[in-house]
Amino acid sequence: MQYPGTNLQQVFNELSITMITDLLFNKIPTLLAASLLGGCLMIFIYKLTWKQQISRLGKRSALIPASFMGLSEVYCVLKYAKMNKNREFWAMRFTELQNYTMELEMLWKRIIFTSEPENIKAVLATQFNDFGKGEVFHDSWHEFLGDSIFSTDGELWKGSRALIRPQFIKDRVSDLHIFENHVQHMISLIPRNGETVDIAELFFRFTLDSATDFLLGESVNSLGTTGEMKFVKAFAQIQQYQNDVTRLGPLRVFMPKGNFKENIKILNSFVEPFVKKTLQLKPEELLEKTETNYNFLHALAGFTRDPKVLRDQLVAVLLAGRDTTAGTLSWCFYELAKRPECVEILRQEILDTVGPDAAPTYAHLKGMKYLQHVMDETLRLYPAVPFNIRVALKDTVLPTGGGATKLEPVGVPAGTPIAYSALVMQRRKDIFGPDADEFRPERWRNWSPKPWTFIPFNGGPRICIGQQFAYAEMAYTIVRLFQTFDGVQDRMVVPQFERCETTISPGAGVKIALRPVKN
Ligand code: HEM
Repeated sequence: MQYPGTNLQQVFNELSITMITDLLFNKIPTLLAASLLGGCLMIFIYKLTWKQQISRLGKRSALIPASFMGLSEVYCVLKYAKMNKNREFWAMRFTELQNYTMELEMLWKRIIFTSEPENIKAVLATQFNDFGKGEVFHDSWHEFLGDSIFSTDGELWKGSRALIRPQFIKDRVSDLHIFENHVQHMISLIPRNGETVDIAELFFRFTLDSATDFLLGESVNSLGTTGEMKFVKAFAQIQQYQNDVTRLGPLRVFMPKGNFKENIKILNSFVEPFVKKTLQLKPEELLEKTETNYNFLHALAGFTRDPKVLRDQLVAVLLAGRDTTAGTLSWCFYELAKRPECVEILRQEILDTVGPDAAPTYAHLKGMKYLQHVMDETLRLYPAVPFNIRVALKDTVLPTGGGATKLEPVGVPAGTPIAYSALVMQRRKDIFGPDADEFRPERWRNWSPKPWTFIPFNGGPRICIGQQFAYAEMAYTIVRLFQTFDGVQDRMVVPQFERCETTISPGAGVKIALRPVKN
């Protein structure tokens, strides 16, 4: 006997099977094909529009040949980045195209790459108002950097710059005692018996300790801690994530967030208690503390009581000031270990100027020419921010690199990202000569680079605020180290490589042995 319900059930079953089959084999493919076609059509129309816009404004630069709507090139970028060969990749493309300005069409976007001094100067200085960090950068870095000096443009940026600038005036920068304790702590950890040490690891800890001391009035004392600190690990992972996001461009939406949110929580729970404690102080208490025992947070809180502003600026300056100096010091010792004759000249200058054990003054540091050449040569070969990006805020041009002559202005419609590389430019043989890849501090003796060919601190209105602070910190550290040690031995056993995140650091560490001075 058959129940009417069973029939109905069967009908339903068959119906849903028919529907699913229809959906799977007819509707979904049709829908997919339609959206793909629609997407391609939109990209085609979009491209046509901006191609017209470009030709109204100027010429095109060298086009990077790429298939699958530019995705083949994204694959190459990621492949070379994974092999830590970002510089080589850019240099290879510039050479292939015989133009230091080139462009890629990717999906509906056009991205320009340049290592041409004239164009970099336009982006950073002469056409400053035409370019900025842009909304995409601001939004994709917002959870990390908020509305800080690093991630904003226009009035917001101006406000941040005005707030932070006074903290880096000469009087403050020349106050070197903030480095002394941390340098001595680091020196005490260096073996005296010829054992190998990874000096890069020590430099990263040292700059973290002095940066947190300067910014918060309390050092995290990473030099006194064994193993990796939770906050340090989170900070590094956040930077890596943010960097990948920038590299992926419009494909960033597909990037998994991993433990990014968790890391942001760790970072905030490190910084926020300091902000809270500072805001509990009355304005007169703050003023007194700033005068007697300066720290950046107290000084800033004298201008704003907004906890979010304080948090954002602190994180930005920590990012700007820590890895940059640590990376530069690391590369400096990596190169010095291969040039004992440079160490000898440098040490002699230190002994002649400061003596064997006195603490160097600001005037001492400024007076040592060879020391300055060593730091500049390091920054030429390894500019701390190797790759950078700006976006056109309005329709504009780049002054050169376009058309058949490669000298005509390049049309740049609003919204076009411009990636530029100080690293690639500062290794150009046509600018720095056939020995451009070599570490030769002597080259600076009777020579100075042409304007806009040496820009480790950027240039124009957004030039690094911490430049003098960074030189003072690095010079102080180098002097103190060479008063204690008189020789550096290269102990690298694996090949070195350039790890390029936001900053450039020696990926294999810097394994050396330091020879203590005999008393
Ligand atoms: C070797 C050391 C350093 C190098 C090579 C360096 C380089 C740079 C570069 C290239 C920029 C421009 C980034 C951009 O606009 O996209 C920059 C910005 C900045 N740097 Fe440095 N930096 C160093 C150390 C420091 C230190 C020690 C501090 C502070 C303690 C600092 C604070 C800043 C700030 C606040 C900005 C943002 C400026 C703005 O956007 O107006 N930097 N730095």
